[in-house]
Amino acid sequence: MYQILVADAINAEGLQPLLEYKDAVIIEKKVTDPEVELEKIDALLVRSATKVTEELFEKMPQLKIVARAGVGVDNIDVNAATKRGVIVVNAPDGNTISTAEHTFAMMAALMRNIPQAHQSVKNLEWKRNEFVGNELYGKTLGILGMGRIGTELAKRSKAFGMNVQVFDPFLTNERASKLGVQNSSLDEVLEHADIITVHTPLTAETKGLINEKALSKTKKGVYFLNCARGGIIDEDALATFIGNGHVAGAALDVFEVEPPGEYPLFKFDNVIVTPHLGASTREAQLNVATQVAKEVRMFFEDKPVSNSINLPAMSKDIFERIRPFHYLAKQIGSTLSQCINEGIQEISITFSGSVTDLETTYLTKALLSGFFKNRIDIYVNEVNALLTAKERGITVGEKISTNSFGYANCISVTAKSETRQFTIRGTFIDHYGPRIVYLNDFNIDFYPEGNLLYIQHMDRPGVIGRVGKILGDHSINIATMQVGRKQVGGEAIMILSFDKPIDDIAVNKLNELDDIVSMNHILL
Ligand SMILES: NC(=O)C1=CN([C@@H]2O[C@H](COP(=O)(O)OP(=O)(O)OC[C@H]3O[C@@H](n4cnc5c(N)ncnc54)[C@H](O)[C@@H]3O)[C@@H](O)[C@H]2O)C=CC1
Ligand SMILES: O=C(O)CCC(=O)C(=O)O
Repeated sequence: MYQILVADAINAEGLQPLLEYKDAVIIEKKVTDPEVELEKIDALLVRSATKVTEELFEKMPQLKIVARAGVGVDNIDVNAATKRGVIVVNAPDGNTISTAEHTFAMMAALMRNIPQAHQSVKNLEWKRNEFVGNELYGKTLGILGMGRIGTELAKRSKAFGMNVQVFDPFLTNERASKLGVQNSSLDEVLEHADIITVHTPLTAETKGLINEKALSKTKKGVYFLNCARGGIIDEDALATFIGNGHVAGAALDVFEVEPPGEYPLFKFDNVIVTPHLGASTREAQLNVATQVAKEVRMFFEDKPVSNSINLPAMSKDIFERIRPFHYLAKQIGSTLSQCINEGIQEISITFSGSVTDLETTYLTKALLSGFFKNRIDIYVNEVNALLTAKERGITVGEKISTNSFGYANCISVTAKSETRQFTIRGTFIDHYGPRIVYLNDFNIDFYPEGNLLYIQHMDRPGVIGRVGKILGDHSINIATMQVGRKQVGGEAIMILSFDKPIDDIAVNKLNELDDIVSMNHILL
């Protein structure tokens, strides 16, 4: 039974896909609640209040997936998650419209002094001259960050007759002209805009994007909006420029620290604020909750997640095509690691035939996760496989080849240690399944699953019989047996499979046999 912790206020109706999931129990409590057994939690659902830090991951060794019911993942240490193989998903577009509408509402409120006028009337005043505002019509709106929210805001602002000038390093001129906005540099936006709004994520690059230097390039009388993340506009610098009258006003939905407590910007009447309400509509909350609940359920049902921050996105169709090779790659990796007993320095993977049409990097990661499964303690999956290899000094190479060794598809892997190299190849045969077809210079053919024994021996009369007898004497039933050799009387290999694990006494007896060179017990 999966334990799913819903740590922030997430729309209950949206959680329905998880509430209906019979393999999950939902716990709605804060991560700080002493009743929560953090060490047993498999999935964590949050909004922005819960900070998902390295220390929290440390307390949650079972955690497999963190879902952010919203866009910004700046409250989640994604690097720490990746390192631990924890998948991070978000709900990228469920709250776009709500946040764009909120930004627009803030802009209109700011330009027409609505909050101040509202308060004044409620204080039994009637100061019509004090609250004279400005039209939006004909003004230049500068948008920094033309992603989903920036784009929706631009559309609404154009409908109000505004000129829209934008800066986004990833925006092409073609897209800008389709949207009817002017694609500009940051400085051009700063110099020309009457109102500037930020819609970038908070990253090391965007922190302080609007600082003292940027503010000093703006027009006197400019207005600022921040409905993205506190810190993109430097709050101290903004306070200085509002205080000296250069900036005419600001509307803020987000703060560097939330809740902001005693806050220098609150003393200005021309600063209007909301408590991080951009996404707070019934519609957005239902959308984001449903999106993440579905994603978490898909993950536990072993289906592709579509909005992962640290995994490649894959459609259902592509996932179905890649699924058999994904399994094959994992089993190859696991077989490989259990066939070699020394430290590996290099793993080279070659894909050939029909598998090359698929996302081979994903298969490389799956293969590595299989490789590490039996070698190290930490949970390795496609998220942290490459990082884990790097941290352990293993060079990983991937290439495509036209030589598929006569198979319709082939994954060939060579692992190198200081002293030797070991090659293993596998293929997926339609209606037949995954097969290992080459092991350490021997052609062979076995199904990579279950309890296996890989025996290297000399090709001499009676060896196979003696192996069979010892196993029989220990009541161990051989399910399948494959042999491979290069020349008569030379080195040979055997792969035996069993219905249940074989005991150490039998293995030791087998090891004592003449003509047995080495033996590896493989559990797949
Ligand atoms: N106030 C609220 O309740 C909400 C706030 N947000 C915030 O809004 C942000 C944007 O959301 P979306 O539009 O959905 O994200 P998005 O990913 O669609 O758009 C972000 C855009 O910023 C651009 N960008 C990145 N670095 C930049 C830079 N240095 N200068 C200029 N542009 C840059 C990117 O190219 C991208 O086009 C989120 O990261 C989140 O922090 C999102 C939803 C609700
Ligand atoms: O959960 C919320 O309401 C905040 C939304 C937000 O900031 C985001 O989606 O990035």
